Amino acid sequence: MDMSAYPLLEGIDEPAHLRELPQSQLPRLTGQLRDYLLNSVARSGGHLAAGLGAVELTVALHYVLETPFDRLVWDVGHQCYPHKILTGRRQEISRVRKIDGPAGFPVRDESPYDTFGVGHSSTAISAALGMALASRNRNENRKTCAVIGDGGLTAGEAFEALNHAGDVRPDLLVVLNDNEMSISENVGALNKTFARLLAGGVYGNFRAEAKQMLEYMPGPMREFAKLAEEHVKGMLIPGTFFEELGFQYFGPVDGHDVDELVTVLERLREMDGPRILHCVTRKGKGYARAEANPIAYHGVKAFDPVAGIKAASGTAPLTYTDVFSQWLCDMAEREPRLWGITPAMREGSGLVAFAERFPDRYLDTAIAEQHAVTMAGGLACEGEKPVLAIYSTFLQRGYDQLIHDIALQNLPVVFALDRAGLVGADGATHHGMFDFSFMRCLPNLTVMAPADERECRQMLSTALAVDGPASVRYPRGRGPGVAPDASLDTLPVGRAEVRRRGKGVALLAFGTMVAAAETLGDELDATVVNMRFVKPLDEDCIREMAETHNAIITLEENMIAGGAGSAVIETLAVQGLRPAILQIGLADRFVDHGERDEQLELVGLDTAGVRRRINDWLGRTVAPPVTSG
Ligand SMILES: Cc1ncc(C[n+]2csc(CCOP(=O)(O)OP(=O)(O)O)c2C)c(N)n1
Ligand SMILES: CC(=O)[C@@H](O)[C@H](O)COP(=O)(O)O
Ligand SMILES: [Mg+2]
Repeated sequence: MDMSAYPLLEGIDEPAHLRELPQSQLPRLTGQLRDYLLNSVARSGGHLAAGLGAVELTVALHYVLETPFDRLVWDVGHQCYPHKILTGRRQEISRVRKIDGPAGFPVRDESPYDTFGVGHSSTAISAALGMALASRNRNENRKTCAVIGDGGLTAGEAFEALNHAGDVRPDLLVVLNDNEMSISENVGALNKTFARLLAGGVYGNFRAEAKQMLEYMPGPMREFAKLAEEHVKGMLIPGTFFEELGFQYFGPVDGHDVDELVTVLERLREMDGPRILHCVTRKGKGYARAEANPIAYHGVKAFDPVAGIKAASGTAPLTYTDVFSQWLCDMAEREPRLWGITPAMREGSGLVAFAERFPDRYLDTAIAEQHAVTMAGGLACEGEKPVLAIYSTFLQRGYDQLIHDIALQNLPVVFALDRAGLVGADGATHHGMFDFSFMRCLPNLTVMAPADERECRQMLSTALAVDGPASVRYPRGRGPGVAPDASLDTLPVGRAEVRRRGKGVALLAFGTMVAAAETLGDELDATVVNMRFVKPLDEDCIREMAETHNAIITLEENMIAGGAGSAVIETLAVQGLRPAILQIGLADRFVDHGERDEQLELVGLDTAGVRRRINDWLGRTVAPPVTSG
């Protein structure tokens, strides 16, 4: 990018350079940083609105803290682009989330300024607490600061960390970046309380009371409170909630006034113990289109900043999320006990239409996957039909709930697992690489993976009909383009579909890998089976394949370890069969960001890669069993 428009920013290759600037220059710098961020993300795509809203905070924090000696920990990390720009990655940010560019989230290996790897929300206070305790133990005298959004604060882990920090009382500053937004509007009682306070009514009363309360505060705290009040133009209110948790509460302050932020942070830096600074910001700040529609600008593809992002055309091919979305509404028409549940992912999970049409049966739990799973269990106990729409990666957070609350009690909850397999730009934190493995080992579960869109709809209907917990996992984006019909028919449970009869080799493919198996089946004259069910497996089909073929090859977009291929091997072992078998899937390593196609190629799960692997293995005709990642 031409840097002539960004003279101040150009001089900052690390935060030490920022700290050399006089404070009076900071408003100019934030203007340049915001503009640079907007133009860069407009070219690259990525998370935008959260970063725009965190520009002043980022500048003020790096200005006041001695980073990286002082620890700055971001929650979720989607707001970290300004931080990356100020910490030596200004040029690289134009390739953010590309295969050869920096990650879209903080990554420890990428920079010493990225103190904690993240992508899933609500971890920052816990991680920062650990760092602050380590520092205290070693008398290092460093400052530790966690920055968490109002969305991130809705998760149990954040509350757990506050509760613990208020007890062990380390030198820990928590900055609450409150923009009243999660990806969609933030929800929850605490959020409503904040919103009420900030809207004026109740807050006005608190202000008067707060002034009286100042008189009763202990000396040093009163002095600080008065100073803070001066600098934030009289906006001090008692944060009873946080104070009950053992935190000193300061704010709310204007999170876009960099001068005020620096002044308040400088004083907070001098203090000790757990303390929280409540900053009010606007998601998308400084770019009118994003301010007006922060949901659309949360994460964007490359776009023209003058024209804004284009609305998706009504004729675009269906994604799997669209298929789920339509099925949910159609099924809700027929089934009055059906509920649609999302842990804060209404847009991404395809629940917008359902929320509009069936508001009384729509539940957004906020970022509370554990609670969402257990609450779905409660609904199921009462004969309701809960459908939990959740990204595969985020269900990981509700795993004990899945086992203890759902599987153990055999409760009929439908898990619509979106973003299964490799997800592309979000990278290692967000891939849905593990769900076959972690779901198939649970008694009572039915585990399905569609080969195409039509089958996805059929499987969702099947999942609702099963008398127990059932999951359907589908990938980000589009499938092969097999349009679903309007029916709500089900599939026979535990039955695979033989798509092609061939000789010698049988390709047993799960979900997204069926397409590659069909192509290769034609080339090799192999039998191709769309397995459909990871659990219960079609044992008869597997036996027949083993008895009538020289070799079996399983294909899945999941870890080989404990995945669907492993399930096939276990079944064969029980049947006393030991055919030559090759497992194709994800090897024992994490996969970085990039395009989904690039990632599939990298891990050898694109058609060419699978072809190479199979030919190589068949050429060597090694003794069974063989695992190949
Ligand atoms: C455990 C988990 N669940 C869901 C998400 C998806 N997610 C990413 S950002 C976000 C909203 C975060 O809101 P907030 O912390 O207030 O940050 P803001 O975008 O408003 O700055 C959500 C739900 C996630 N990253 N991690
Ligand atoms: C930061 C985060 O967790 C989400 O914003 C995520 O990036 C959304 O992913 P999708 O774009 O696949 O909905
Ligand atoms: Mg927010």
